[in-house]
Amino acid sequence: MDKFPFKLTDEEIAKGIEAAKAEAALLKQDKDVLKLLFNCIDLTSLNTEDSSDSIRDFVEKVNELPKHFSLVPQVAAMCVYPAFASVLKSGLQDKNIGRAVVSAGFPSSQTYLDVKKLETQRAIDFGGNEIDIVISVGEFLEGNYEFVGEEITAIKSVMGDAHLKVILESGALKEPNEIWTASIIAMEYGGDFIKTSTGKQQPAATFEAAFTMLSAIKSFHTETGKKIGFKPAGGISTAEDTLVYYCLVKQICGDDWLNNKLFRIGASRLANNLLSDVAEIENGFRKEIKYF
Ligand SMILES: O=C[C@H](O)COP(=O)(O)O
Repeated sequence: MDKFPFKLTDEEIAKGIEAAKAEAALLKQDKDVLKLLFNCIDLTSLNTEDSSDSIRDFVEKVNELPKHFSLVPQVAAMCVYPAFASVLKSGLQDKNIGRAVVSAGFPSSQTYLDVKKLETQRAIDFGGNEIDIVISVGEFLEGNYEFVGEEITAIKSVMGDAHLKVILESGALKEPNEIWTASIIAMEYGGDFIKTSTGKQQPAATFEAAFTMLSAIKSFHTETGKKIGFKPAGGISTAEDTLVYYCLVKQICGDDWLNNKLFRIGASRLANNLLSDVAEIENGFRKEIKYF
């Protein structure tokens, strides 16, 4: 971790966010960018009420999307609870769509390491190929960094080729230097992506957390040559906000990150709004689309 000293100032973060907001305002009518954002969505359903039937219906909507909305690309992935990994596997027709499963005691992460590993292993056996886990936030706040990192590595060890997204629950970390340190630990110990939030705790994703995490990703890339992905998630529902995240990614990490291999947006409510926005630009009038 010593290789990655925290150097950001509040002023630098605020300035970067202002610049991203100004650039984002100019992109509101850019349908190609809005389509790219749609293609970066991890379309999420993480509700207590979810069932095999409701997730099957959700999957069917994704399967039928190209028929109804030929002008938008597909989403990047669907993201569900472990009980529904097999529904994604059997239901999704387009095998390029990621099958993301939250695991390892999501969203609190407060369970035994062997349970975390077993849950993750099962999620993959049943069809998941992307796994979203939360760090042990309490241990992190106590300064037990090795414990936090070794858990990540242990969970990754049962994942084979599946991609690991590590959630920092940035709203619980408060200070930028804590978000920075958690980002570095997540990347050093094996995360392929770092993700802001579970969506189950407030505050969820913020531009401030994104700025810090992206700066850590940039620094990690400069030092190691490894490209780690970024996933803001939790409370993101408008094109306006999503464009600011897009502009932050572009400003800090550069154009190489502007695709769904390195940029995902975890959201349960964004897709309908982006569909409505793209249709409005195409048709010249506004009609709210409630497809999902
Ligand atoms: O991982 C994704 C988040 O849980 C989604 O949060 P959201 O329901 O606020 O969009």
